[in-house]
Amino acid sequence: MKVRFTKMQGAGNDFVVIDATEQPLSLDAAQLRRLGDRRFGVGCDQILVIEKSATPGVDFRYRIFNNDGDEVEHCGNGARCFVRYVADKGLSDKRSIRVETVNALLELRLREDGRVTVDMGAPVFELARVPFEPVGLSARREGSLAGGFELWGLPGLDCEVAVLSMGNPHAVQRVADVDTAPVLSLGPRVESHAAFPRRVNAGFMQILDRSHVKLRVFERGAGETLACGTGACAAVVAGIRLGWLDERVDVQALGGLLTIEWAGLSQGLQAPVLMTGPAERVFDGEITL
Ligand SMILES: N[C@H](CCC[C@H](N)C(=O)O)C(=O)O
Repeated sequence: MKVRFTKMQGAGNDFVVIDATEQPLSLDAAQLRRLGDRRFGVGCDQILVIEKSATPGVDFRYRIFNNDGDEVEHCGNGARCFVRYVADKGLSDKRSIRVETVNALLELRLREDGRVTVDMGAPVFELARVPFEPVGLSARREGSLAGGFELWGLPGLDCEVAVLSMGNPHAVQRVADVDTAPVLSLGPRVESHAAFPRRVNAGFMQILDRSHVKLRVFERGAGETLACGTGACAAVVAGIRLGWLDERVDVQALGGLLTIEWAGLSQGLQAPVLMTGPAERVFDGEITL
């Protein structure tokens, strides 16, 4: 099967984008892993498949697959690249696009300066919806917003994590220096910890001041990436709830800068998270799967 694709990246988090709006496409896990393979395939962190939406008032549906072949709920950098793709390919002339994923409805807006702002929806703190099963785990609360936020000790791992969902699961820990943080050794152990029945994205955040952080993320199903959009959202929301950050934060990832805004302090926990950042096309290609 010949598959045409566009390679894209957002702050170094890279994607194979496939337009399935004209003809449905079904890829099995082996084909998805081949697309993601940096030696035997194209190479990417995630594969994005764009489909027409059957829902009235919704422009598109887009499906997200980690390069291990698993389908996931949300991808922040991918959402920005999706908007850029739709605009560049002329799939829509709207400046604001409504798109549904497997479990969310997003409003995506293309800015004049070429960066893309995505309304990522409200964070989810209910542990069962992350999902997170803290059986036998202990927590301590920090911060004042809505009574503070739990930091959970993970037995066997020398870390305390803030747990929340941006549609996909995140465990964020504060570190003194991201450059020396044990991302590659501790990250996979957090990712597959038994308390996370669907695994988890493991974030490592260094706080520079109340509006600037550095972040590395060991992503569920993809390993460490150069940037993680939902991870940046989760880290900033956790930092605000824990009293460490203000409502607008620049997040320096290995691959670029993301700006995250969350009015949780002034508008309450249901405020949506806004993420702004780059989204660029790298090349078009075709592969036989
Ligand atoms: N690895 C993530 C999906 C991609 C998220 C990331 N690339 C982003 O930009 O949000 C997960 O399994 O939930």
